Amino acid sequence: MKIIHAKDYNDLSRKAANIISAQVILKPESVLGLATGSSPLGIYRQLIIWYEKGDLDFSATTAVNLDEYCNLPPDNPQSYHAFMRQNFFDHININPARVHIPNGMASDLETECRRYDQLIQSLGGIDLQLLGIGRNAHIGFNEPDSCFSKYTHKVALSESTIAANTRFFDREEDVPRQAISMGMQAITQARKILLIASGPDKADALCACCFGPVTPQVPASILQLHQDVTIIADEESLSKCPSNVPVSAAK
Ligand SMILES: N[C@@H]1[C@@H](O)[C@H](O)[C@@H](COP(=O)(O)O)O[C@@H]1O
Repeated sequence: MKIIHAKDYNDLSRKAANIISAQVILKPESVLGLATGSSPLGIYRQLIIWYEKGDLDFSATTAVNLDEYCNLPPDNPQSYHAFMRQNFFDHININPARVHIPNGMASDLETECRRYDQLIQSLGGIDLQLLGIGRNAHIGFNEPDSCFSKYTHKVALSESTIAANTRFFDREEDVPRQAISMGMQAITQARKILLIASGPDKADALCACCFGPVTPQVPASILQLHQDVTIIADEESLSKCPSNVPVSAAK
């Protein structure tokens, strides 16, 4: 794991957007694994600026998103479909046929999960996977559990995730209780992984992710086993990590 310290959220967003830009410039037909949440918003804003300047071209790029709530239609503003359109896809020249997000409205969610894994396989896997991290160290919606979930699956969201995501909804009872999430196989088979963390709320999760045991109780800890993980984190989210660990020296 390589840990890059960012001064603040803007610095984090620029550094992370730089890695995604390099990926798209070097390999325009990249398969990007994308994430929702507030953490990647600055990255998407920066990528849009560079796209508008003519420095980036997404016309050959494919996007596969990590997750989606169940039972929220794609036109519901709180759905991850709407989030991605509003914050990124509507502002760049990605081909809508190359945008993939799990269908949380599918009548048969098991079939939808199998379809999503097959789709990722058929694309040749993910070149660069962008990840945020939940306060309980979830990635995508892979919640703490007794075992890692290998495949795309239906998830019962944990109380802490529901509480954390309440800020995006009018009322707590409006937060969906279930979601579809990409599993650990597709995530960890990504050729490169970029995880971003910002703010004091993520400090415990980030420390456990990088320095604790690899355990499904800390889903992000599985990234310790991957050979090409870059973490870009601000000072607040790094505040619980051992202070004598130099940049790029996590185990
Ligand atoms: N499913 C998403 C995750 O992909 C995201 O990483 C997490 C953290 O979100 P935020 O960046 O808003 O803290 O929230 C949600 O649960």
